[in-house]
Amino acid sequence: MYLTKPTFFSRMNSTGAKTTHDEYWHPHVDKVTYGSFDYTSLLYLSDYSKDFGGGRFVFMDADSNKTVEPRAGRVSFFTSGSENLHRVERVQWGTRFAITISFTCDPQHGIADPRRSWGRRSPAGGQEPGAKQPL
Ligand SMILES: O=C(O)CCC(=O)C(=O)O
Ligand SMILES: [Fe+2]
Repeated sequence: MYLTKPTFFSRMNSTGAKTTHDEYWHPHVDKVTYGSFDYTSLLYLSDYSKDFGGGRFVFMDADSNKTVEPRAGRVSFFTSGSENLHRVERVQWGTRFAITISFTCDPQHGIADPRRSWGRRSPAGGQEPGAKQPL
């Protein structure tokens, strides 16, 4: 498995979206939206009902929805295909922060492993900085 892009930081509040890309509340499948995703992980950085209202993550299932309440430090990890259609409720008040980190099984979509490119000198004979490494 490889890291892929985009990895991004999101800040959501109740003000209107500037572009359709900002409209996080639409139901979607990450593999369709982002192309390279096979697994999506979300790290939440603020708390539902304390830092913001609305903004819960909703898995949309035919029989019943399942809802994740963001909480600082909570991680959600799921496969990015049509089995995990989802949306985010519109934020009613406050600000919601999260980081999305995504993974692919396709080496062609992999990005450089950050462990090997963040200013560390590689030892003599070591791996090239930025070389792709399977996790
Ligand atoms: O922030 C979240 O809880 C999910 C956002 C999302 O679904 C996405 O960016 O694809
Ligand atoms: Fe998504």
